[in-house]
Amino acid sequence: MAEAETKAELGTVEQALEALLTGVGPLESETLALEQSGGRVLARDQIARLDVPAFDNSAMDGYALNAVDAGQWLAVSQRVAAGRAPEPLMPGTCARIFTGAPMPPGADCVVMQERVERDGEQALIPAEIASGDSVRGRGRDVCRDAVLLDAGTRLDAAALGHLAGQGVVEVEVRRRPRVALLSTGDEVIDPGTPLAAGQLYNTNRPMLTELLQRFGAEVISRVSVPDDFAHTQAIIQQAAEDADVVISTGGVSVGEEDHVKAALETLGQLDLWRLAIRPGKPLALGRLPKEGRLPSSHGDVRFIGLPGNPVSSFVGAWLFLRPLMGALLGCPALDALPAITAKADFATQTGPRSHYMRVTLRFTPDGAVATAFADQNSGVLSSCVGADALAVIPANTHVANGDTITCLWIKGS
Ligand SMILES: Nc1nc2c(c(=O)[nH]1)N[C@H]1C(S)=C(S)[C@@H](COP(=O)(O)OP(=O)(O)OC[C@H]3O[C@@H](n4cnc5c(N)ncnc54)[C@H](O)[C@@H]3O)O[C@H]1N2
Ligand code: MOO
Repeated sequence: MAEAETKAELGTVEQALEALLTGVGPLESETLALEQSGGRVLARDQIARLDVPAFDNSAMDGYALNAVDAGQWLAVSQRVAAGRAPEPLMPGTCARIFTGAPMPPGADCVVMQERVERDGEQALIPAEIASGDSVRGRGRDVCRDAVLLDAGTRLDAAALGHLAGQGVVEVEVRRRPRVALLSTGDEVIDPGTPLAAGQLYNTNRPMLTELLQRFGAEVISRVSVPDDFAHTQAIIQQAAEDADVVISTGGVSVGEEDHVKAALETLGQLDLWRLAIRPGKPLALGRLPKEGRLPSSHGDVRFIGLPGNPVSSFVGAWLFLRPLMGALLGCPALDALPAITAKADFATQTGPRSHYMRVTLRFTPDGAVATAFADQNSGVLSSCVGADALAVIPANTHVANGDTITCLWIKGS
């Protein structure tokens, strides 16, 4: 065991990302109705075709006038409601106006009604008002022909609203990466059946399905794989036919029941196996040909064998599945997790592998403080529930209470 733990023979996260992402580019695009495109990634720059607002309009319920006429009683010469076209303003008068209504030509400011004294058809306008006050100018938010949203933007609520503001009804987005999710292990069964001796429920499957969807993927198949070589090989081969990415959990270590790596080597190629990280050491990366395609050609199916321990799968998903989906979606925001500097309120000592510790973060006036879950074993999934971040402790490092550490933010990522 000791020799297997030496850093020299284990890959780094950087090497793994390079092996995983080299040659991976964005998938094709598809056109979707705006209502269906939440969470999807824009395939091309979206150019504004309208100024927003499209016309100068009032920011207040009140009176529109020309600022040179402020500080006196003015006749109220017209009434402009939102959605109506105004008349040009008669010189030396003001217009009753409401929020969002177009400014009458000739008026250049609005005074809110609380500051105005009204007497019949006359209004006393205060002197302290300047040109432009309470007017939302045409194109203040968006100028026509400008880039409204960049290609690669993930469509969140505000982006959808921004597109709707342009009258957009359909958008061109990246097709979602199709993922086949395989669960190895004879001992792993689905919830719904009572547990027999030695069995446990499949926790990785729903956890990874949720994470993959969050990373923009579509999980197209979820298959349980018995612990024998022939089944493992056949199921991986079948999965590769319909998927862009095949992900397995378990069966990648050195045990006699661990068949994933050997099956991958016969079907395609193994690019990298075993990383100097904790948890997640026996991670396997490779690629599989689709029928009629060579493994090295563009478009081969990526394979990620995550270790079976639930925490290893969880951490591996954040470190590798997320950027892979980002590359397939052409979405830079999914590339690297946001890094936050925090003070550790724990002490630890790492061995030859860098440790991705699950922590919660508290934000204080003096900066962020990271608290580690007490049991960091890779089988203890409660250490991931409610985790805000993964604290990255480099190999062979002592961290004392109060030391500054780097944490990768996962909560909202
Ligand atoms: N002799 C050695 N043994 C192990 C080594 C090693 O270097 N030498 N590495 C250990 C490390 S580190 C890890 S991580 C695990 C990973 O092994 P596998 O990927 O082969 O995973 P399994 O053995 O199939 O399962 C490990 C563990 O996780 C449970 N499991 C599996 N799938 C699921 C699932 N879908 N839901 C919930 N739990 C699951 C499984 O029952 C095992 O308890 O290997 C170490 N061993
Ligand atoms: O590399 Mo393993 O995931 O520590 O138990």
